[in-house]
Amino acid sequence: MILLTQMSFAYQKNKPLFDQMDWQVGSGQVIGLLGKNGAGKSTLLRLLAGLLKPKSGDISIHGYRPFDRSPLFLQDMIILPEENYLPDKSSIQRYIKSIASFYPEFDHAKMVRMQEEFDLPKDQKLGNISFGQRKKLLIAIALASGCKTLLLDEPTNGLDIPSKSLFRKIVTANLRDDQTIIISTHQVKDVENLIDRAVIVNDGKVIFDEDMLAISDQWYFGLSSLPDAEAVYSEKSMGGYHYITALGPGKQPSQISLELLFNAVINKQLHSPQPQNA
Ligand SMILES: Nc1ncnc2c1ncn2[C@@H]1O[C@H](COP(=O)(O)OP(=O)(O)OP(=O)(O)O)[C@@H](O)[C@H]1O
Repeated sequence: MILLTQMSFAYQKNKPLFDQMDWQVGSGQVIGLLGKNGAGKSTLLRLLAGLLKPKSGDISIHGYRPFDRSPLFLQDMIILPEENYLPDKSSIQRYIKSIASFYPEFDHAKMVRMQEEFDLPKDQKLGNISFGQRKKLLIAIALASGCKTLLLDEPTNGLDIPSKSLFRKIVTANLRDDQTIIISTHQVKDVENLIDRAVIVNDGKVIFDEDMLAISDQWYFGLSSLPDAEAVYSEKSMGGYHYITALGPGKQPSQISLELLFNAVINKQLHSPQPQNA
């Protein structure tokens, strides 16, 4: 369980980035953390990892305060930062071995399997593999770590198209029920069919937090040639009008468009938890 209680954080005095934020995440969920540039997604992941300290309020992860950096907490949490600096001279295998030594539940067999699935070289120096290959290596390490809390910052940035769909498959296949993944991303299409819950942060608060199942039970995402009078939100595009309406009785749920949902929430046309026009 991840619990934020009245958590505030600021890089600069009198300019709070998070202001008395309350938020709760149960075990076994894949969370998509969305927000505009500068909304604070990476900062939130760093706070959860204990790399930054809240100015006030509290963060608790499975009973630990991240910033206390207790060894028992650290061996059960892994963060994949957006920018990663790896030791260029180390070989892939040596790097895996050194990281694995921090994580008692590291699953070496799973790691080998994922290296194969991601088509990663086995014996190269880290300095000789591409940005995307490094990213895949780190994703595989995170999934093999056995940690209960996985914090992934823009994991699909730099992945080619086949690797993005592999990412979704590999995460789904390798996640245990007691693990929680928080994925911060702008690449909403990459996580649309992966996440259980969509969370949007803006202006220092969680402004939307909803299970994907609840979203598809409440809202219909459609495309029409003319504006839909019932739409709570619509956007004109090349193909017509992409819109969101309340899912009326007898209507089949649709595929969620996270991008449309995000724009609707940011434009204050759609709220959590209850639809405004239901
Ligand atoms: N080390 C720092 N010192 C001061 N300000 C910072 C620092 N790191 C981030 N910020 C500021 O905090 C705000 C949130 O940054 P953060 O990187 O957490 O946002 P983000 O949502 O991850 O953005 P993006 O989507 O662009 O990656 C931004 O205004 C940023 O300029």
